[in-house]
Amino acid sequence: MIGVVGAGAFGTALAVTLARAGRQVRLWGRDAGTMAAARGTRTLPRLPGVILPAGIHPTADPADLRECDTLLLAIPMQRLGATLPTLGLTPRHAVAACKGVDLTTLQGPTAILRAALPGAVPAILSGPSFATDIARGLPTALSLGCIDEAAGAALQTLLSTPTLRLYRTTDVAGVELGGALKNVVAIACGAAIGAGLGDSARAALMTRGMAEMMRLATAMGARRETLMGLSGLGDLALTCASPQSRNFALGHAIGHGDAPPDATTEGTATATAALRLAETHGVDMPVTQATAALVAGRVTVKDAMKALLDRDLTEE
Ligand SMILES: NC(=O)C1=CN([C@@H]2O[C@H](COP(=O)(O)OP(=O)(O)OC[C@H]3O[C@@H](n4cnc5c(N)ncnc54)[C@H](O)[C@@H]3O)[C@@H](O)[C@H]2O)C=CC1
Ligand SMILES: O=C(CO)COP(=O)(O)O
Repeated sequence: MIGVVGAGAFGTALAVTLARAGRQVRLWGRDAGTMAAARGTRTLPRLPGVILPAGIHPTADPADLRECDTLLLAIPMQRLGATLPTLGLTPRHAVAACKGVDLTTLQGPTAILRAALPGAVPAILSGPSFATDIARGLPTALSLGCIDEAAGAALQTLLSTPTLRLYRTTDVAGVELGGALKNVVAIACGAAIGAGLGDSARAALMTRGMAEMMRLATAMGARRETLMGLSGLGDLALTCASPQSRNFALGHAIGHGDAPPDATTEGTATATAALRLAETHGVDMPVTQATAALVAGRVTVKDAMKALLDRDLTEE
């Protein structure tokens, strides 16, 4: 049995594709009323129009997840560390499905899992996938990072479905950092488009953003080829190009002078966390620096772009 922690858009989408493939899923959300209603209506508010298959048991009682060998964690990154200990669960495998760097500890999701669930093998699931696409059964491919090769292979089989294809790797740092850092670049690209700076500016930000993602990730032990894969280039391409991305939409709102959308935008906190990591590892991250200043309201898009353009000319 698989337990999914977090009944937001992504947790619900993962539960839906797994249940359609015949897995039994317990889906935990923190709001008792919402989860009780979901048992009747077979729908959840974050994924309107998607019917929960019979194999999903929606619950707000963490005890219902005690018999789940494998847990998927799909709650916002900055809540992960505080939420896990309150659930009292001891799974064999714990798979993070969130993207980001914890602002307090500067750790990625699997380090948070290792500390909170010491008996579980930690893993990370990340890559280009909008929750609505997964829930609609559209073709999707993700990376599964797990240091333990046997556990990684077992999880790859357990969590792949006819429409969700997982590729496995032992490069956990690469998968984590690819998924975390692309959100920051997506905000920058959204801001450029929102401010009317054009598609060429977006392409430049994506490319130079990718260069600094690589610099930080490899300084932290990740492999370049992982960053060139699904959880890196793949997710960067998706979120920097699609208005469906909440991080892109946040940037777009800032660039256009609109009110920021009320949505989970992991790139906001991760921009600041990534800058701190960059300092520790002696890595230059100008796009991330500009984005952190932009979301904090310290600079305008025009000033941020001017600061990027005014930097000393250098080799690619
Ligand atoms: N929505 C998407 O298309 C994708 C999302 N993700 C990742 O999945 C993670 C979750 O995002 P979404 O599901 O999209 O967000 P969401 O905003 O749809 O849902 C977040 C859920 O977490 C719950 N939550 C918030 N704080 C909590 C806490 N302290 N304890 C328990 N539950 C809490 C909320 O009630 C909500 O149900 C993020 O890290 C995101 O980057 C990854 C790939 C795709
Ligand atoms: O991570 C995602 C797609 O892979 C979802 O992106 P947003 O969180 O920006 O919506």
